[in-house]
Amino acid sequence: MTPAPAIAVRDLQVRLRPPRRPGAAPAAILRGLSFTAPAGQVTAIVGANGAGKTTALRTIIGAVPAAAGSIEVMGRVMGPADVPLPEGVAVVADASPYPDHWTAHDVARLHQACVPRFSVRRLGAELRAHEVDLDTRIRDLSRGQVTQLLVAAALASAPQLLILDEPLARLDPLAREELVDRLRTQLATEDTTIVLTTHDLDGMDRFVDHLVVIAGGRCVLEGAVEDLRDELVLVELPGLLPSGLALQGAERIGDLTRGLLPADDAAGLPPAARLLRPGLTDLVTGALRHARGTDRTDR
Ligand SMILES: Nc1ncnc2c1ncn2[C@@H]1O[C@H](COP(=O)(O)OP(=O)(O)OP(=O)(O)O)[C@@H](O)[C@H]1O
Repeated sequence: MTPAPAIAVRDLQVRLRPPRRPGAAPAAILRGLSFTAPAGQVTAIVGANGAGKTTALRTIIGAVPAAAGSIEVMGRVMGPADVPLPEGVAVVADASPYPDHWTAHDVARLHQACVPRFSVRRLGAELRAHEVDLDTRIRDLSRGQVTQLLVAAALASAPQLLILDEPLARLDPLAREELVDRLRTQLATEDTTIVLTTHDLDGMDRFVDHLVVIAGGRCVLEGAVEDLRDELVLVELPGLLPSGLALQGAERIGDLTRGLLPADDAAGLPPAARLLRPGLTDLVTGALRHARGTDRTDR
C-alpha cells in the first residue's frame, strides 16, 4: 500500500518575471506540476537544468507564490496566503539563508529560539564529524562546508520531513557518500521523510524509493522506483529499430539501439533484443530524452 503523502502537489502553476527585466512579461516556469512524496520514504526530484526543480521546492515551502494549483505539506494546505510550514519540516536550501558574518554558533542560537526539538549538541557533533569549524564565519567556509552546516542544522532539528535542494552538488565524493549514509540512517532511525533534488544518481538506486522526473515545468515520470523498474524494460537491439517499434528515450550507442519499453509490450520484440532491468539513471535519462522528443532511433 502506498503511504500517505508527506507532500502532495496538484496542477501547480508558477509564473515568474525574468530577473533584471522589470518590464518583461512573467514566464511560465511550472506548468501544471503534480506529484506526491510518500511519508517515510526518500523521494528524488530530478530533471534537466532549468526544468523547475528548485522553483518547485521554493513554491512548496512558500518562498515563491503559485499562480494556480494546490500544495499540501504533512496534511496542511499551503498558500496562497502566508501559511507557515508545519512544525517538523526542515529545509536545506541550495544557498545559505544566513547572514554571511554568522558562525555556526549564531545558527544554533537562531534554531534554538525557533525549533523546539533543536539539539545544539547534535549540531556540534555533526559539524565536528565533518571538520567544519564552529567559530568560522559562513563567508570564510568553503561551499561544501556551508552545505555541511545547513545539513547539520536541519538534522539537529530532528525533522519529520527534510527537504533538500541539491545537497550533493557541492560535496566531494567522500562527503557525498557520507551524506547519503547519514540520510539513510536518519530515515531508518527517525522515520524522516526525505525529499531532495539532485542531478547525481550514482549509487542512489538503493536509497531512492520514489522518483519524480520534471521536464519543462511538468512531471514526466513518477512512481515507486521498484514499480517503475518492473513496469518498464530496458531494451538493447543491434542495429536500427524495426519499423513499428518505438522505444521511449531511445538512443544509439555504437551499433546498439537502447531505450525503454512497457514490460507488457516486450512480447513483440525481435529475438535479437536483450531485455534488462532499468536502473534509476536509465529511467531518468529515458524519460528526459522522451520528454525532449530527442529519441534517437534512426542514426
Ligand atoms: N526568481 C526567478 N525569477 C525568474 N525566473 C526564475 C527565477 N528563478 C528561476 N527562474 C527560472 O525558472 C526556470 C527554472 O529554474 P529552476 O532553478 O527552478 O530550475 P532547476 O530545475 O532547479 O535547475 P538546475 O538543475 O539548473 O538547478 C529557469 O529558466 C530559471 O531561469
